[in-house]
Amino acid sequence: MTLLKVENVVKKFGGLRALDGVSFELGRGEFVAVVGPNGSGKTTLLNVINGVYKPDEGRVVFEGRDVTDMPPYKRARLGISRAFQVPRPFPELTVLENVVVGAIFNGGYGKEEAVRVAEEALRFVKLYEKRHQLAGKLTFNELRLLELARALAGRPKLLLLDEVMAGLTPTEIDEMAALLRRLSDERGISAISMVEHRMRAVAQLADRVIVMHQGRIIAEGPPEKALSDPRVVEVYLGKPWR
Ligand SMILES: Nc1ncnc2c1ncn2[C@@H]1O[C@H](COP(=O)(O)OP(=O)(O)OP(=O)(O)O)[C@@H](O)[C@H]1O
Repeated sequence: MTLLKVENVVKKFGGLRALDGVSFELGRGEFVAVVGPNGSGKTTLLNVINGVYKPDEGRVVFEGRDVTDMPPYKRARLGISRAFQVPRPFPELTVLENVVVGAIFNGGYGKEEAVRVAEEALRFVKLYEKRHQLAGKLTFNELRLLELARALAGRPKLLLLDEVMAGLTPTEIDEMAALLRRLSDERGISAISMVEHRMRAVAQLADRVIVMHQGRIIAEGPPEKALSDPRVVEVYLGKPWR
């Protein structure tokens, strides 16, 4: 069943068409990786989906409802959630308290329920043992996991993930990729993730890969098929695919 429809979206910055007629659909529980060279429009696409940018043309439809003119906080209430590349926790609060805040403000839970949901989210990302530590004391990788747990506690139906792999070690990247896979397999949450680091290895875990170039989708499909498309090979030619 379709969760999200992006229809013919154009987003211009001055004379530049950062998105130049982008259309795709996302099913419930589907995990899509968006790849493409720097400046191809990946971040702009996520910003149009969560409402940071209003497109100049085209529509964004979520669960059959046109959300093109809806601001980000209202889209968050409908279940469109964003986890950022650079996590911004409250360093003076504990790990658990940080996630509880997410559950109360984005998930709309009461306090007791929020604690239960937050603990469950922390178990899911394997940060439960550190729940009483101050967030300011976490490592970079743990902060990423905390950011994910915060997003999860907001009851998302669709998670938009900026480059969550940047700055992680290869082992941490593999663990994060496996975690994203579990989001859809175990939670039925759809995810759209930008992937740049270890692109091939990570994109292969996705249900579908969307390849962007100069504001357009140049290939789309199962990972192996999309990544071996001749246009994609050309775009990435001369670059190491890892
Ligand atoms: N706020 C803005 N104002 C002007 N130009 C912008 C703005 N945001 C993005 N752009 C331009 O739009 C194009 C697409 O940028 P975008 O950030 O979406 O690409 P990207 O694929 O996410 O690349 P990167 O991985 O480098 O962030 C680029 O040419 C970029 O310079």
